[in-house]
Amino acid sequence: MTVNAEIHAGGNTWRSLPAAQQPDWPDQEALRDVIAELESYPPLVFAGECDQLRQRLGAVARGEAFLLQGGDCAEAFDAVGADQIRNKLKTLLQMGAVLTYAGSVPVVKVGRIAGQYSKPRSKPTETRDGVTLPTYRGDSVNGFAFTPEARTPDPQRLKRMYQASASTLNLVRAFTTGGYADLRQVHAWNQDFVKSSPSGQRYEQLAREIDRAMNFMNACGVDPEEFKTVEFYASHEALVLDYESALTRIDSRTGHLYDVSGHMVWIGERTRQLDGAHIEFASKIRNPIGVKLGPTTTPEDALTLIERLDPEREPGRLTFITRMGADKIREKLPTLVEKVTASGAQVVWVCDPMHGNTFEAASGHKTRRFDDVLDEVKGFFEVHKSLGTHPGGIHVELTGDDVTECVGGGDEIFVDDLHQRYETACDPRLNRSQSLDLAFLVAEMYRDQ
Ligand SMILES: O=C[C@H](O)[C@H](O)COP(=O)(O)O
Ligand SMILES: C=C(OP(=O)(O)O)C(=O)O
Ligand SMILES: [Mn+2]
Repeated sequence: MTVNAEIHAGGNTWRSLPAAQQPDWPDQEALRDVIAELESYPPLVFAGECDQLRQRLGAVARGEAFLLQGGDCAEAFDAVGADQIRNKLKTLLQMGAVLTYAGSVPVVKVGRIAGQYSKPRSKPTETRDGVTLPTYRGDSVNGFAFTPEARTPDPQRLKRMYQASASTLNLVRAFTTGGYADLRQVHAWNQDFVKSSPSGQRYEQLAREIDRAMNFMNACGVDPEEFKTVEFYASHEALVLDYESALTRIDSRTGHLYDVSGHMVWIGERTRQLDGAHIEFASKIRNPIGVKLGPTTTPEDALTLIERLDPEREPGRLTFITRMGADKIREKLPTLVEKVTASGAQVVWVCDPMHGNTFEAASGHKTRRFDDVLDEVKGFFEVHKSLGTHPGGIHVELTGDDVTECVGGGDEIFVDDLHQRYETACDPRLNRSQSLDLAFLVAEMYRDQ
């Protein structure tokens, strides 16, 4: 067996199992050519970086750090521009700074970025004015435009996904290591937000305290170089397995398989079948793995996932991202956390307050209420407080732009505003100001904890 064949044998065991939510590629030969080409491309991330993130998440699992994971529901090829990427990063870094101060623990920052191009959908087709076409499954698969040409899955898009991920990651690396993300700069942006946001006054005290802490560190002579760079990781849903396995490689240091398309990958609520291809694929790679858990998850499901994905019980290997809905979290989460904790596993518990709170407005826009998002996070903190476990982090869909996709927030967006700047290709994202609102409010919760 050639080295290459060996690599892909290990990362291909999922092929004999049912794989949910895979594109219906019309031309299998074209797909095979694309896979072969992707297999020859260089890695987007290094195995050592994935290990480092696993260690950082280990600290989260032990209660010594907090995870902030966020970004678009669906990245788009035509949004791979410097401004959009910078705004997203800026928002995440600002949120990270507020949470770091409030929690007095390191915040592990992970973007839904540089690879979040594939979407699972509730329905295989969409009908408009009597015309039925395949549903949009993310830019890696088909186009958003409602035409037969755009909606036909095209495997060439997988190569564009790789290129878009590479350009995004390149810019993210430049921003986070080149001085742009300097903590003093991030703090100045937060001061600006507090001054200019209608709800800013609420956060004045916290911002003042952070300012004093910054001055204190300065006065102590902390080396300003320490503030200049920031650790930032990339994650996405490992959905299209032909792409993920083509980017799976053996690490020359250890002989283990890594999916080098991103530092962390997660398996979605719709593809986490215990005997399915996605869990099999995830079980073979050494990256930190996330699994989304919706309200139908049983404690037995959670325990079997641990058995399959984290048999060594390694803190940081497995992150459970719960997405129950604000009305269900207080009822559903406690038993899961209790049973998992009793089993001795140390997983990271993260709250995705987005996916259980989506509804369709009368205008036809898919939206979410800021208050529901906040209430789910509140419920998440309450449950962990009552069980004495660690609320490990939040996972949010957001953008750094001033879009109008979710309703509510300090700078309130009303249902009637949704049409103004509704730009998402899939789910509604918190805009820049709603994201910062959320960070300040979660910071207060974390402090109370
Ligand atoms: O992002 C998550 C899912 O892809 C999305 O919520 C599915 O949306 P749909 O119900 O419109 O298909
Ligand atoms: C598809 C997603 O979520 P879930 O799998 O939780 O529905 C998502 O995170 O965009
Ligand atoms: Mn989504």
